[in-house]
Amino acid sequence: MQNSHYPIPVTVLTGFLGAGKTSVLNQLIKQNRDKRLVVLENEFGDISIDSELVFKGDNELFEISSGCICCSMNGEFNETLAKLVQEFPVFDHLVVESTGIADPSAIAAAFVGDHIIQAHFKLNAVICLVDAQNLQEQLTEREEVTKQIAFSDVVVVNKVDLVDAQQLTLVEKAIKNINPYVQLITAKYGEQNTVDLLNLDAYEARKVEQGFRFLPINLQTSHEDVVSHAFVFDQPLDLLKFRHWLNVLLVIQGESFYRVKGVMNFAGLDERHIVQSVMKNATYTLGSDWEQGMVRTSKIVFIGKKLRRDLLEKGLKNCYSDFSFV
Ligand SMILES: Nc1nc2c(ncn2[C@@H]2O[C@H](COP(=O)(O)OP(=O)(O)OP(=O)(O)O)[C@@H](O)[C@H]2O)c(=O)[nH]1
Repeated sequence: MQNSHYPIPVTVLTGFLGAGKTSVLNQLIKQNRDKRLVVLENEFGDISIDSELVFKGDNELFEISSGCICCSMNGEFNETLAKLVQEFPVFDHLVVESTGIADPSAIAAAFVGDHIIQAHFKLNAVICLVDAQNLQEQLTEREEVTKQIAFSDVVVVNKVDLVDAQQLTLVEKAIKNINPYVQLITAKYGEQNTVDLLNLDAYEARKVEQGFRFLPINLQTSHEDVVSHAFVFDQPLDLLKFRHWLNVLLVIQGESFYRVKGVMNFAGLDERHIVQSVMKNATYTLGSDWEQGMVRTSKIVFIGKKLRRDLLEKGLKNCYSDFSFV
């Protein structure tokens, strides 16, 4: 491969139909003219599953269309990515704009589950666009909107020109009830100057650690059936027991778990371990070292449908280590 920049960072843009994904994308292109961006767009309703590469020559933007990504996850999306690195080996960032009804975790899973893809691409963040005016209604009618919010790292509340301050507060509250750990920003026609959306590094251990620093102890939230449960505890966990427990949980009940994220203290290990789930896979990365003499605290959050706190708590307690290391 000619590109020395591998793995290429990937940003997934999700959000319900008409929320403003294209508007944000246009802003991203404008703000990043110095970068060679590849945009993979997938539109619901395309008949062709065969991906098609379209070169838009003006600002080194490539556009690819394929069928609905989450409807065609069985190989076609991976083939599109393979074709992409073959035909355009040198570029800086991949943006995947998913159809409004796609499940973003299915897209993210392609980047964390496949070793060949991981050698070329690295998930940077999942960004969800919401329509400030219509969110409340969509939340009651469309389960995928809740899932998109639950899975995202950043939610951009778009169309703020169409709501007043009181409505905006309600929208923000509804989002936080689904995903209390998500970063919220507001935008008009996809325009915002709060964060650099292509450099969120949401899957980096450092960023997860930062985000968890102020995690409220034993927080629970709920929105209809979707709940989040946070646990904070000092007892060290046994790495093998925990991996086994979480794997079984995700394999058996993967559909109910929208997101798991934790900064963990495993017995006998000097580093924090970051655990994240994407669909049925759990990934583990090394975080920073525990500071000498400081209490080592694990923090973990589960977001999903009808998750029972008592069972999660019991499962975690069963993973406590039998040994104490000094
Ligand atoms: N009033 C207002 N209209 C907006 C704003 N952002 C986008 N729109 C309009 O909303 C419509 C949908 O915006 P898009 O950016 O195309 O949304 P999308 O999520 O890409 O839509 P799909 O591709 O259909 O899923 C367009 O007509 C936009 O002009 C906004 O902040 N305020």
